[in-house]
Amino acid sequence: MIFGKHINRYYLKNAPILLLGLAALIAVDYFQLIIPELYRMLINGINSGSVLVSGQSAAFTKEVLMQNICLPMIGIVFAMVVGRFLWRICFFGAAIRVETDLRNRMFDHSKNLSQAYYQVNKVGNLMSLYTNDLDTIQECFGEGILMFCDALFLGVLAFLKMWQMDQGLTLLAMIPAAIMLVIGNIMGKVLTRKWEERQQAFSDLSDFAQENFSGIAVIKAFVKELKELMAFRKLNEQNEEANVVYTKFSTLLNMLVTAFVESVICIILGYGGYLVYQGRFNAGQLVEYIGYFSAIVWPIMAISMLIEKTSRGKASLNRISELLDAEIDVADQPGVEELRDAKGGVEFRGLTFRYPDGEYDVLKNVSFAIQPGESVGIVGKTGVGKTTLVDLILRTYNVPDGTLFIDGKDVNQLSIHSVRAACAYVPQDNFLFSDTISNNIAFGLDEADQSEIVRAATLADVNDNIAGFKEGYRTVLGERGVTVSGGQKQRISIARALLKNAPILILDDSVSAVDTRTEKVILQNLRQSRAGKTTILIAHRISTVEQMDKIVYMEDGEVVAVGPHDELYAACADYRRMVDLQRLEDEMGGNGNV
Ligand SMILES: Nc1ncnc2c1ncn2[C@@H]1O[C@H](COP(=O)(O)OP(=O)(O)OP(=O)(O)O)[C@@H](O)[C@H]1O
Repeated sequence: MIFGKHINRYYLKNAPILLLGLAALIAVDYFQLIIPELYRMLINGINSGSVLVSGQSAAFTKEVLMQNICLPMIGIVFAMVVGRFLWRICFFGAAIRVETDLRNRMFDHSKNLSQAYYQVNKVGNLMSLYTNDLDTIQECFGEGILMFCDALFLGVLAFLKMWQMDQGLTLLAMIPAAIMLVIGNIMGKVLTRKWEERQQAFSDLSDFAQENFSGIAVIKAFVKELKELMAFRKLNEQNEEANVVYTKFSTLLNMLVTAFVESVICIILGYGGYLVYQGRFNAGQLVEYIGYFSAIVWPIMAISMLIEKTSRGKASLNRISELLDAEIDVADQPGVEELRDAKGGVEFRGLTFRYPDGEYDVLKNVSFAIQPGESVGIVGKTGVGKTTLVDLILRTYNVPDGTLFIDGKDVNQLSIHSVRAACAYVPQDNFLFSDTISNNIAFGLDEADQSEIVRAATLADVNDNIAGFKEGYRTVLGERGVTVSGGQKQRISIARALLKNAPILILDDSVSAVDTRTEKVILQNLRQSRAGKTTILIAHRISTVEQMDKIVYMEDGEVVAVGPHDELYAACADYRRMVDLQRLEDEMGGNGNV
């Protein structure tokens, strides 16, 4: 049985069904302990020819055998079958519901966590929480309740029966149990640690496998299959080692329990036989006593299994709690208002930004404004902070108060949801879902007409490509959209953002994978379809953005100059140098990327 902040509520929530299961379990335990009495009656009846029926001595006849032993036995067996079925349904059914609910809570929390969390916690590790660790919790919840309650009721009832029959023999038999409990407690702690190590080893293995499958193209291109295989084997061996160590400890615990059971049997046979020899017990009573002890064996085993399961459950719950307790660091401040009817104005006022785990300021004292409806290009060398700048508009990270304004309102005073809803985004890493092209394009809307989807695809100049696919817009893309080319992927992502038709459109290096003609078509379509709406386009090539209303030129985290292309070319020497360099490279046939 496991307890903890994130699991306690389920005991209360499932209380009625758990209580029903508990009643069935107690009934089964009660019936089970009648069986040794029937053994006694049978043996004593055979030995002496008479039996005690309701406290009265009676001759051991066929009728007595049938009515007082066989029929009750059939009734007991039937009641036990029904009872066992009932408690299984109740306990294990509740455990499955706990697992489902916990999984929902985990997913709900996961999607609210910031990107910073996902940079530290890898996908493989997270997936093992959703599979291995949740399985363990489910097992520990259902079987844990069963083992705990069964050990308690059957153990206590059987112990009382044994105690009533002979206190000396029972005390003697219970000495190994006391030793066992102490050892079990110590081993439980060791097992928790070993299970944590085992789960971590499995997570590392999952991480590695997941990353390898995602990066299979790079591995093959660099002919690194063997190196990766060796690294995988090493992790697999570490996983095996952690499993073996855990199994050794859990086997040791089982062996100790078995040793205890065997030693008690020796005591009962030895001392019980001596009692029969002395005439304090008859043969039937000794068999009855052994019957009670047989009944107590399972609770004793259950205690050892409970220790093991609880140890595993605790370790898995610790790992899951780390996820559920992870702070949602990018969250609405109290009393934020909704951004309604966004116009698309964006203003940075002296914004300095450093990543949560960063060691230096990525953006330094950035100040400039984008008027509603303006088209703005952001250019600068690689790594100067262009993506960071647009990520902040989307509130991917927290910004200091009074440094970023949308439609004149401090972004920290607006709900994150409403700010993001006012933006459409084409990220540098064009992620597509394993779904149809139609659904990928329509992702940003709850409902979209096929004609709107086709229009967005046409504006992104990808309609002809899609029409060329056998299944057209119903073509299902593979994981991460691998069945389409890089340029097609980029344009499907642009179509997805265009269909949203948001007041602010952000494109991060989104036409880098298309040829010059396609780039021109897309930019022309953007100008027409986005007229009157704010569009921010990050680019490496000046030719991509030179037609825009305004260009923001960045260097080393700072905004060096802002203005239309001609103005910047005339006024900013660094910008002019960059433009001239790109033109020269174009003339010489280079790609001109800075
Ligand atoms: N999550 C992060 N944590 C810490 N540092 C980061 C993070 N993301 C980016 N950086 C750093 O911030 C700086 C700016 O990165 P950014 O991606 O904004 O540059 P960029 O101008 O968009 O580059 P590119 O043109 O190559 O896309 C880089 O030095 C980068 O290493």
